[in-house]
Amino acid sequence: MSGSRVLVLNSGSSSVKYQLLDMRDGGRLAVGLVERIGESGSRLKHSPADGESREWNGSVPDHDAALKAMAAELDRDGLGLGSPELAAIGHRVVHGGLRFTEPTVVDDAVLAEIERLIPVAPLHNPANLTGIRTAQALRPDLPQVAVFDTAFHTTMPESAARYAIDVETADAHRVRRYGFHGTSHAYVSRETARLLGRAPEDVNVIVLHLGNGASASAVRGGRCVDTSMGLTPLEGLVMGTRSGDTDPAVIFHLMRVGGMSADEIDTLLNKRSGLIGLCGDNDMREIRRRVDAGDERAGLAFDIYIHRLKKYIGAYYAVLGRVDAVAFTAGVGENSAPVREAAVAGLEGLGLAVDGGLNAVRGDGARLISPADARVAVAVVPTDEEMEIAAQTYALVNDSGNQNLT
Ligand SMILES: Nc1ncnc2c1ncn2[C@@H]1O[C@H](COP(=O)(O)OP(=O)(O)O)[C@@H](O)[C@H]1O
Ligand SMILES: CC(=O)OP(=O)(O)O
Ligand SMILES: [Mg+2]
Repeated sequence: MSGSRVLVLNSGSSSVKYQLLDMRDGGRLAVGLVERIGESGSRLKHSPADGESREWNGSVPDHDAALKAMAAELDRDGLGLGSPELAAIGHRVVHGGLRFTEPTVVDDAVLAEIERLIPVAPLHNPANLTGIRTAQALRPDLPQVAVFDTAFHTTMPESAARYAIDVETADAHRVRRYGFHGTSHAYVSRETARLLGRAPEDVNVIVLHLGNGASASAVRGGRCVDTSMGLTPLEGLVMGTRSGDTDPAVIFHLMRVGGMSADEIDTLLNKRSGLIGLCGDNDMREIRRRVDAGDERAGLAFDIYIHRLKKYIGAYYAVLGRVDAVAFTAGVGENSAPVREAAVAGLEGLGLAVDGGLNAVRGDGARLISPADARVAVAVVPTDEEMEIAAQTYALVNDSGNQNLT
């Protein structure tokens, strides 16, 4: 294999994040984001390493158009997809079911399996598929590698992965807990061990990935033993637009008494619930601004978000038995000091505390925010799903390249 660059695509329900990396030194040649795809006022932000960032607002009707806009921006910097330097394209794929436990070179059978899983990742897998197909059309000669959110969680024991429902029915329909954001949980738990100066095998970590989608995981010695998302990315924590845990009977009640259809309830729980359903905003910056201004609805939404988070910290403490660190990551976890402070408040009995001064410091890298004498480390550990996907993609194409030579 000649090239040393990897393009990573993280296609979400209404956004595409991308990075072009040089794997010789891990340097980022360009990073970008297309937001509000299919909505009014789509926006692209593109930042080449050697030049000024560019931004434009316009219409990006779908993911195919978003990827073509990205390709045009890379072309302008002489970093286009036609480059012989490009070794592979790595794709975040959210649902890989039970079949994909490792990064996988995409072929027709892999595409068909990702498509089959659309009903259990309706917001994500269609966008991931479009990303792969568009990239294939632009560079049919290049390996496309799928890196699955579910892969890290396949080590969960059956006691955590199974729902307590009739076994035959569950198995017939592959109903079980898969977990998501696995690339982030894997990366952050490893980086947390590094921050503590210990080997990942020796460290137990609770990872709190708090972005627009949010999930918690319990990681024992580098292996996931429980996580808060389940069959789909709807279970668990309160999220930007998703409810997280509810009594499943809420659904029957809304059908029978509320006259709502399955599709309407799906949209309600995935897109009109969570923080946005509770207070009309899903951005934690805006919610905190409203809380500080005395807005009661925003205050209640914040309290519900924190209450759920605290319950999962307690639950995973019990699952792990011994906890070395709690790591906050993703957009909210990395940036919101009030969320971190509130989530840990009152947990001194568990050895958990946040130092107000350290928590308030804004910084780029991984850092401890617990007092020096704390029994359990509390840390902010920035996630880097793109770098992790690039590393796994590059390792896979190098391995298969070497195998072809032998
Ligand atoms: N400075 C900040 N303070 C508080 N919250 C922030 C800040 N910056 C971003 N966020 C939160 O992070 C969220 C996005 O997180 P991110 O991990 O990028 O999510 P996703 O990958 O799901 O799109 C925003 O919706 C917002 O709530
Ligand atoms: C799986 C998931 O919820 O992903 P995201 O947070 O990117 O929406
Ligand atoms: Mg994310």
